[in-house]
Amino acid sequence: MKKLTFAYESQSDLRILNTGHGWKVEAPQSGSRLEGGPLGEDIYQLEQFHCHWGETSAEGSEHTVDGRAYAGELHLVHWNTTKYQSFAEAAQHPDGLAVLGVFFDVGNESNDEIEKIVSTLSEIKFKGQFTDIPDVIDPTTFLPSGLGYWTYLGSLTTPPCNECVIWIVYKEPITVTEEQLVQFRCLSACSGEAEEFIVKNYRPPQPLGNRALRECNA
Ligand SMILES: Cc1cc(=S)c(O)co1
Ligand SMILES: [Zn+2]
Repeated sequence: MKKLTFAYESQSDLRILNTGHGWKVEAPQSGSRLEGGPLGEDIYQLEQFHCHWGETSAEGSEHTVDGRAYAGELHLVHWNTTKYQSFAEAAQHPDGLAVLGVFFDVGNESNDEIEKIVSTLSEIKFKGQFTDIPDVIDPTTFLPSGLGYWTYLGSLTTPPCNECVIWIVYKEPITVTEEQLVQFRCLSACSGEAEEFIVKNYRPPQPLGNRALRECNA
C-alpha cells in the first residue's frame, strides 16, 4: 500500500456534545486530507471524532489484538469527498468513510489533548447538551508516534452498522489516565433528572469472516 498521509487544521471553539452514547466533537474540516494507504486515489475529510470505553480499563476498545482488548478507542471519522457530496451519502457506500482508530492504554501521565476534552465534560453531563472547547485542538496530537496500522473493510459500530468504513487501526496505543476514563463514565445517557451513566459504549468485536486484514509497518 502507498503511505497513508494526513493533514489537519488546528481549530478552537469546536463543539462537543453528549450524544447519549458518549461524547462527540464535531470537526468538519474542509482543509483536512486523509489519503493514500488503503484509500486508493480518493481524499477523505475529517468530520468528527469520538471515543469508546468500558466499565473498567480491562475492556473498552472495539477492536482486539490477538484477543486483547484495550481500555478504550478513539475514532477519527472521515468521509470520501472525492466521490460523494455529503457525509450522509458517503455512509451509503463501502468506500464512503475512513475511520482512524487509536487504542487507549492506561498509564500515569495524563494525556494533555484528551484533558482538553475531559475539562468540558461537566458542562455536557446530560444527553443533548453541548459546549465549545475553548482550547485549540490539533487532531494530529491524538495519533501515536509509531504509525504502523492494520486495515480492513468493515462497518459502523453503532446501528445501523452500515458496511461503509475503511478501518485503519493504529498498532501503537496512546496513554490516558484512569481518572480521565472515570470522567468519561460520568456522562449521563439521559437528558435530565434520572442519571444513567454511560459506563461503557463499545460494540464487542465481531467475527472477521472472510474479510482480508492488511497491515502497514510505517
Ligand atoms: C459515524 C460513526 C462512526 C463510528 S465509529 C461511531 O461509533 C459512530 O458514528
Ligand atoms: Zn466509533
